[in-house]
Amino acid sequence: MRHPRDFFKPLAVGAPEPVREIPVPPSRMIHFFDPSNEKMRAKLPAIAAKADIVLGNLEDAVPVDRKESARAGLVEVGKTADLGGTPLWTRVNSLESPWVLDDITTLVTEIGDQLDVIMIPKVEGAEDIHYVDRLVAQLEAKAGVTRPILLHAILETAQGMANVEEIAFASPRMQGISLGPADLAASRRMKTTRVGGGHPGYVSISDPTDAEDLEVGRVRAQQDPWHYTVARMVDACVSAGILPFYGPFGDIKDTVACEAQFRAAFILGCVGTWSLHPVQIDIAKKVFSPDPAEVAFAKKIIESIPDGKGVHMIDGKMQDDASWKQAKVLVTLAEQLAQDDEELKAAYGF
Ligand SMILES: CC(=O)SCCNC(=O)CCNC(=O)[C@H](O)C(C)(C)COP(=O)(O)OP(=O)(O)OC[C@H]1O[C@@H](n2cnc3c(N)ncnc32)[C@H](O)[C@@H]1OP(=O)(O)O
Ligand SMILES: CC(=O)C(=O)O
Ligand SMILES: [Mg+2]
Repeated sequence: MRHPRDFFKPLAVGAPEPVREIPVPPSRMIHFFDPSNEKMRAKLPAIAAKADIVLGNLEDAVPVDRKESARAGLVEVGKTADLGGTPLWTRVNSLESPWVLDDITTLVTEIGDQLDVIMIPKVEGAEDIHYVDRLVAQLEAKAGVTRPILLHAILETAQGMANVEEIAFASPRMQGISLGPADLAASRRMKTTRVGGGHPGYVSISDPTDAEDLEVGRVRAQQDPWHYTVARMVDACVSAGILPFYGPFGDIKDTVACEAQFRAAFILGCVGTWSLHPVQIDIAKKVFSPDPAEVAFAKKIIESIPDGKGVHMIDGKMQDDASWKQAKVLVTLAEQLAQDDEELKAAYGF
């Protein structure tokens, strides 16, 4: 483990100083695109105008025979596309793959100043982050990159899950962690073919209303199989001062279930999610921007308790120092999002 006094020292001579605070711009969705797809590249400026973050994906979902053209396509995006200030991220291939060394080397040296975050798939422990941390520092120094590129881990193996806290704390470059429900399900031997979301078999059941007939009057309710994972990931991230994200929702047509899964993650503390298709950008924007009615009540709490102390009754509900802090979380997020969004500003009454 690095000495606390050395934690913020660059890992290579000439590399930029690590950041002390993780920046928190609007991060409601990380929009995935395939940089080997010319049509998607052409549409990217229009997508970037709607999305909080755009990410050129080089890993799973990009066929093996297009790995190199995806990498080249992302370099072209970094050099030429006008993204209007929307952060550009990438997901590189996994650390054991034959492509990742060229992914990181090419991207940092060719478009290092345009790239905000590198997402690392299948991270299993702090050692994976340490490897990328040093490599990126060496490449930043070589290329003269002026601000440090941050790292984001995907939590998608049982081993990674067991080590989530040490991953979150592994480096000052760590920006956040996303849930990877597809690979994680496979790694855990969960019995589902879905990419994120619930499963009709994962239910809880009410008691029977007739002792003789066990079928009578029983209500089944689907549970969220990601609850434990997301909650633990949120705690690991918040304790390390980094940002937790839900991940993909693969049933693109089921916009209703997508919204429900995103909302569960938002309520548990995630700052954002992934969008795999343009339709999911709007869902994420709606879900990860707090509800105006809740913001109005939170504002009422803050206005009614200027010093944030003591016990108060507001609209029949007890409020105290702790619930004042809850209100502050919602109002601070609403204020931040309203800064660049006139519609939200009006909805929140700022
Ligand atoms: C488990 C994981 O690792 S998840 C992360 C990896 N997966 C991904 O990154 C998938 C990204 N998404 C995609 O590849 C696509 O959205 C798919 C394959 C899921 C669906 O694609 P399609 O069947 O073409 O969707 P659809 O027909 O609705 O597309 C409508 C339009 O939106 C475009 N579009 C679809 N997805 C995207 C996207 N992610 N970004 C930008 N444009 C997109 C299509 O090119 C199409 O454009 P057109 O009207 O000009 O022809
Ligand atoms: C997100 C991802 O890579 C997965 O679910 O496997
Ligand atoms: Mg995966």
